[in-house]
Amino acid sequence: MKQIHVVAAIIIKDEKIFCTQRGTGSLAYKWEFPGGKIEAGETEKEALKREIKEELHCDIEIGEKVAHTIHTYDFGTVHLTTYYCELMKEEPILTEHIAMKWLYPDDLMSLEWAPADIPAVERVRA
Ligand SMILES: Nc1nc2c([nH]c(=O)n2[C@H]2C[C@H](O)[C@@H](COP(=O)(O)OP(=O)(O)OP(=O)(O)O)O2)c(=O)[nH]1
Repeated sequence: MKQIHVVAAIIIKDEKIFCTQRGTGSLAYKWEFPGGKIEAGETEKEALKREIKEELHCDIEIGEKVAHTIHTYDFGTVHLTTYYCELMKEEPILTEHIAMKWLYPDDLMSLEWAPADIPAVERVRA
């Protein structure tokens, strides 16, 4: 199985969580936390800042780690690490996702999440 190392941001503002929806392709239309694959030579945090800048055109401050999960899909095994983050100043602009929502933790399960994200979502709700 292909091993895919991914880092994603659980961005909090005014007690709400930023959620993004994937478009077509793998895990089509599932909701996820924005982020992406860690490149060779990058730390998790470097990768996360780069991905958020690329995908959402904003800078983040990275806080505590939320969860680390390993989930096997038909296309590979995803090792997903999530961190709590805050926006530095700009509001996120969608460039790759097809939708976004700011939800209170109690409402997160109303979305259809990428399966690898469920442990992180449960952690945030707890
Ligand atoms: N960014 C992100 N990816 C996630 C999450 N949960 C989850 O299973 N994934 C998977 C989807 C992708 O297979 C991989 C992240 O790669 P990516 O963000 O570069 O996604 P991508 O669409 O460019 O990758 P690909 O499917 O085109 O290869 O991890 C999540 O919360 N955030």
